[in-house]
Parts: sequence; structure tokens; C-alpha cells
Amino acid sequence: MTVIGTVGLPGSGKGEAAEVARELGVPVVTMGDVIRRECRDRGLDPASHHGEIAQALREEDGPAAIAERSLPLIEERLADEGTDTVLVDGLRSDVELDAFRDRFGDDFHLLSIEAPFEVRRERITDRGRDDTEDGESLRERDERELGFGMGEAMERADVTIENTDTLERFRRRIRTVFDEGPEAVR
Ligand SMILES: Nc1ncnc2c1ncn2[C@@H]1O[C@H](COP(=O)(O)OP(=O)(O)OP(=O)(O)O)[C@@H](O)[C@H]1O
Repeated sequence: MTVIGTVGLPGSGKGEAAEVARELGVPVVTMGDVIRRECRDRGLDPASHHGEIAQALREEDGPAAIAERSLPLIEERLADEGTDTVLVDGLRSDVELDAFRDRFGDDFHLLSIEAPFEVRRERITDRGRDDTEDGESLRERDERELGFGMGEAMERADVTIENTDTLERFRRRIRTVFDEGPEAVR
């Protein structure tokens, strides 16, 4: 059993990594989905309340609330026949990392995906999706994510992948993670 988590600031390439996983048949559990579902349960539009609900969940149930809600989703996927690897898209903090380590021990591997601010800003603009979420600038989103403890999680990652080269090279490195294991790209 292998659970691979990704951590990275907005626009770093987590979505692309998840796409590579799906192409390889590796199931993906997206922590953002936990939040979107919670928005809908509360009758709110995820597009405009995502950040607010992420914060509310942490205030109500503690800083590991979203990680804990994603644990059963991961375990369901691991129970699927023929599946022994799952990707968890988008950890936000060291507290979440602790929650996954407590549950999966050494079977959990954290991948930090990193790219400089200007590179991420350009990619997000090119992506066509609005630069902002809830009207926030990229700088503000970075600050909010780092405020959750994302920097600490990135520092504790098992493997760091710099996503500053071409998309094809990045995708190839991510494929190597799944084909040969996280140690192979160290
Ligand atoms: N190496 C690369 N070269 C060019 N474009 C890239 C590269 N890596 C990612 N991109 C593009 O940059 C954009 C941002 O990447 P992606 O959506 O994977 O980031 P993310 O970490 O999931 O961001 P968010 O947290 O905001 O969802 C996407 O359009 C993606 O295709």
C-alpha cells in the first residue's frame, strides 16, 4: 500500500500531478472535494465560499478536520480491487501531514511541488481560470495557505519536485514516482 500526498502553493502543478495519476489508473482523492461537498451541505456555492468553509471546518473541528474527513475516502479507494496506490491531492499543513502519518505510517509519502511566484502567476493566468478565488489575489492565497502551515509541510516533504521546466518533463517525473516509487525522483 502506498499513499502519496502532494503539497504546493497555488499554480505549482498539483492538478497536473493528479491528472498524471488518473491517466495511470491511480485513484485521486482531492481534499478540495471534501470542502466543496461541505459547501453544498451548507447550501453555499463552492465557487464563492471555498476559502471561508475551509477555515470554518478547521475552526469547528480542529486544524486536521479536512484531512480527517478525507481518510475514509482514501481507505475506500485502497479497498478497491487491484488498487494499492492512492494520490491525495493538496495537503495544506503540517497538522494534516501528521494526520496522514498517524494513519498510514511509512506508507505515506509527501511530495512537495514547487515553483517561484512569477512562474505560478503566469501559469494561472494562462490556465484561463481566474487568478483569484473569492476575489483574493495570488499573493493573498499564498499567505492564507502558508498561514495554515503549508511551509512547514513542504519542509517535511519526503521528495521535492521543482516544476520550473516544461510540462512534459514535469509529467514524466510524476510518472516516475508512480512507476518506480517516490524514492526514484529524490
Ligand atoms: N511545467 C509546466 N509548464 C507549463 N505549464 C504548466 C507546468 N506545470 C503546470 N502548468 C500549468 O499551470 C497551471 C497550474 O497548474 P495546476 O493547475 O496543476 O496547479 P495547482 O497546483 O493544481 O494549482 P491550484 O492549487 O491553484 O489548483 C495549469 O494550467 C497547468 O497546466
